[in-house]
Amino acid sequence: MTDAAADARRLIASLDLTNLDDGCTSADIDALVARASTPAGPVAAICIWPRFVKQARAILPPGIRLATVVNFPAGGEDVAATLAETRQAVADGADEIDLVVAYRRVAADPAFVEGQVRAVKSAAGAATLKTILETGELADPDLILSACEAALAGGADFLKTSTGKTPVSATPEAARILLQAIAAHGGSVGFKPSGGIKSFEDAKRFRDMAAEICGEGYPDPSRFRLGASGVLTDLLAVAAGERRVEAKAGY
Ligand SMILES: O=C[C@H](O)COP(=O)(O)O
Repeated sequence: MTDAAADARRLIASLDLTNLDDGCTSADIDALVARASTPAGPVAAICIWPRFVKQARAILPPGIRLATVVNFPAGGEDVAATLAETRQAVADGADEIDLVVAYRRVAADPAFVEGQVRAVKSAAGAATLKTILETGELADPDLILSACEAALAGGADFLKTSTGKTPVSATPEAARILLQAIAAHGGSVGFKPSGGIKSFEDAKRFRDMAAEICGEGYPDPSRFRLGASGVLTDLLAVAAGERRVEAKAGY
């Protein structure tokens, strides 16, 4: 197996295979679950709308985690509603909660975001809590750092860049800020770049950056996830040796 094929397999093992399309149907969920067990091994998780959690729980093979989203994609400030959504998702069988934080409050009131994250973490119980910071909307590096610090102080298990619903999603610049904040916090919180990741090269760049900043052993599926709806086809082609990898990926 080539180095690129081995890397593609590792990236598949870290993939949160996502369908958060507005028009997602029950049949789409059946198809997503079927795709999650790939010829190159299982993905880490599927990530879906809360209304499909029960359906997916009944058919998802053991070993693939079930992630859903709350307060998504608006990142509003109604904490009580988000807590209710979180409790329902966990009761329906979610293993992981991807929360859009109230990112518009970060500039004026980061303590609000910290409190929101702490409350959702408590409601999530044993489920993993990923916090979506919507870095493309925050844009300013100082604001992104402030959002990271609020989420970390609130007990987030992962920092995640984006919903995939805004004009700017995961960028290398934002990823670096999240990873540096994670490293400064002890390096055990996870990292999930998400939104607009379409190719093996895009995905590998984020994994390489995670290893560079948080250490070679950091990016395993317990701490590194890729959130993407459209990258699996390319990862499978590279894993099978059917697609030549661009030189910029470092081979
Ligand atoms: O949480 C993950 C994102 O919604 C996926 O975004 P994407 O559809 O651009 O891959």
